Amino acid sequence: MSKKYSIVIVGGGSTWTPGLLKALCKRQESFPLRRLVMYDINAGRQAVIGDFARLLFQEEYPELDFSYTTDAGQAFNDVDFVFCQMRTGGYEMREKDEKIPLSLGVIGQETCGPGGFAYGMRSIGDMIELVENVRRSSPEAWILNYTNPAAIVADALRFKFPDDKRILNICDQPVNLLRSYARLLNRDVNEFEPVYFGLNHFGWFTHLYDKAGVDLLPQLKAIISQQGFKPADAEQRDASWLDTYAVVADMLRDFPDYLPNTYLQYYLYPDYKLSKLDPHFTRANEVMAGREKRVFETCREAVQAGSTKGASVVHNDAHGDMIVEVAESIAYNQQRIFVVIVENNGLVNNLDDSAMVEVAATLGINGPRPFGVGNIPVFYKGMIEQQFAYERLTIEAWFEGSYHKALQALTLNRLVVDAKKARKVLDALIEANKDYWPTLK
Ligand SMILES: NC(=O)c1ccc[n+]([C@@H]2O[C@H](COP(=O)([O-])OP(=O)(O)OC[C@H]3O[C@@H](n4cnc5c(N)ncnc54)[C@H](O)[C@@H]3O)[C@@H](O)[C@H]2O)c1
Ligand SMILES: O=P(O)(O)OC[C@H]1O[C@H](O[C@H]2[C@H](O)[C@@H](O)[C@@H](O)O[C@@H]2CO)[C@H](O)[C@@H](O)[C@@H]1O
Ligand SMILES: [Mn+2]
Repeated sequence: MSKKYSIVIVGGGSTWTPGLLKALCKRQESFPLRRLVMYDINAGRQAVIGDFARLLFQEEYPELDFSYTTDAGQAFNDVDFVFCQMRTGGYEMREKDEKIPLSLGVIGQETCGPGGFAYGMRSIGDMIELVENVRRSSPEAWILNYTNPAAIVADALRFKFPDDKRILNICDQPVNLLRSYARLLNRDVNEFEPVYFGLNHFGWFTHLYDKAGVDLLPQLKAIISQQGFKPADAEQRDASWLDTYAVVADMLRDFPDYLPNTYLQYYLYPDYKLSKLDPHFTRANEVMAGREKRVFETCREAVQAGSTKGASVVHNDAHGDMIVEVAESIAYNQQRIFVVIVENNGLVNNLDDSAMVEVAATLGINGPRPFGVGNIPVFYKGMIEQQFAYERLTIEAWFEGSYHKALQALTLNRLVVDAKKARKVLDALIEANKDYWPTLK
């Protein structure tokens, strides 16, 4: 009988947790669990999802030892995998990350803009504490981290835990793009062997091989140029995400070499994106009124009704599926290909060795074996180096408590650029984040 695994979901009260729970139920044959613990610092929020989980497992996974807790000491004993998706400061702070810069004429953007800077400065401390808590009781556990801004979190964890080879940072956007390509090409996503390089939310697909070794990228670029681009799950997306995907066709027209990550739209067309944003109703408001409300209402209703049957909590399960597939590939040494965030060390030959780059890798029991891409052309190198410098200065600002480095970081962010604007944005963000950030001197 094959081994059964023990996992902890950190951020048990996350809007993404029900989709992940469903993915775990769906894959109980291929990735059997003996124990699942949900851990969160917000008891009330987690209880809603936790009670839903209890009912779901009674119905679909009766032998599973399930519990939820706010006690870190209890959560991390005897764990094989930690799935981590926390949001320090919650949506209340995401709203500020987006609105404060916008009130000063700058796009906030919760991961790659100055909003991501603010969010990163909040996430680093909690993520370090989490790793220390896990390592105290489960030194061998795999920590699979999705917490954003993943680029900044990954760099901070590399710096703090240089010898810990069982922390893996990963984003679901590449797999969402691959699923969307599969739909356009009428292929199965599992047929693809992608080549990708960049930083998190800042990268490009350079090739998309099928199992016969044929590169499908030229055909895909032609289709997108002619027909435009939609996410695989377009029917479930908010209008802002549809617009985001549509901009891929513009990026392809201007920069036809490779297929870009959707997040590059913010860096390449900031004027256009700014014109589409409402300073009084940002993505945080859209999510609070949409996904968050829907997920929590559905969980409460299911518990009241005494059954989860028919509770379509999340429509898109790409995120949950990916998390479980990653764990499975590690657990069973499957060596499947995923796009992951790893230390460069020559993978992108003409970039800093210590940068946390995003590339394709096979994943097995000893972790990722990434594929190098050689030298990248000047345009992409220039874009990446500026973003890398911004991200590196952000973590240095956090570890050193340095206002000077924080100002340098924001000045280098392509959404800010002007140093006087950077200072205004920084000062306003410091004020809003005084309960979360280290003091910057
Ligand atoms: N990497 C990716 O591609 C990807 C994709 C989707 C979501 N995410 C990330 O997943 C996280 C969750 O997103 P969400 O929109 O569901 O947010 P959410 O606010 O709904 O959920 C986050 C949960 O984390 C909890 N939390 C906060 N600080 C914590 C801590 N120190 N320890 C334990 N729990 C803590 C909160 O109480 C909350 O219940 C975010 O960081 C988001 O950016 C990443
Ligand atoms: O604005 P949000 O909270 O809806 O999304 C922010 C996240 O966006 C990306 O995730 C996509 C994900 O790729 C897709 O599977 C689907 O589930 O939608 C998500 C967005 O709704 C991004 O990769 C994440 O890092 C962001 O957290
Ligand atoms: Mn992501």
